[in-house]
Amino acid sequence: MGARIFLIGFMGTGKTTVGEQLASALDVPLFDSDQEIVKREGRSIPEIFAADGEVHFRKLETAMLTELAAGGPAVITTGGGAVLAAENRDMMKKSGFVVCLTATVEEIVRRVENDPNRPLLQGGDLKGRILALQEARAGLYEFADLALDTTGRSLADIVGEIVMKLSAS
Ligand SMILES: Nc1ncnc2c1ncn2[C@@H]1O[C@H](COP(=O)(O)OP(=O)(O)OP(=O)(O)O)[C@@H](O)[C@H]1O
Ligand SMILES: O=C(O)C1=C[C@@H](O)[C@@H](O)[C@H](O)C1
Ligand SMILES: [Mg+2]
Repeated sequence: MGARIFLIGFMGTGKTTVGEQLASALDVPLFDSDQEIVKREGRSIPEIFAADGEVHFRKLETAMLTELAAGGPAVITTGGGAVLAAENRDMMKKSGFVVCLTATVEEIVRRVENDPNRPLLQGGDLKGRILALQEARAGLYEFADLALDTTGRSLADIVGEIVMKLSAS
């Protein structure tokens, strides 16, 4: 495995969780864009959104992805909104193999409902917020080389399928 692997997908589809096990299965480093931004900024994502707004967060995200895309072989897990900028989509497509994780909206609700760390999903009507954001992002995840539904599937199963598809690519 000589390239970078990017995991993209809506919030709660399991990018960070799957990425950890995929990196370990492939024996390459893992970089989670959200976590790298939090480390560098010394503050949480909700704090960044509250103090500086989403537009500023998107600039930090593009800068982080640019660095990671220029680095060595790795699994790079992205934030759910990393696909919003065409610049980010082009960069990921050019510099690695892109895997898109999906899940049904009901499954996403179950996975994220008690987590306060996603500012775009706070404030009530969780399912409505998810559906509205998904509509606003329709088509933006489709540049992936591989798409995989994670609903009702174990991590081992998902990671196994990605490893198999990568070796066939
Ligand atoms: N295949 C799965 N089955 C059941 N639960 C899962 C699965 N994958 C992830 N989860 C759970 O769903 C929650 C969200 O997962 P995770 O944080 O990996 O999503 P994400 O795609 O990285 O979200 P974000 O875009 O917000 O960073 C976590 O609690 C995780 O344990
Ligand atoms: O989908 C999104 O816009 C986001 C997803 C998270 O991973 C974080 O990057 C942040 O909460 C924004
Ligand atoms: Mg994540």
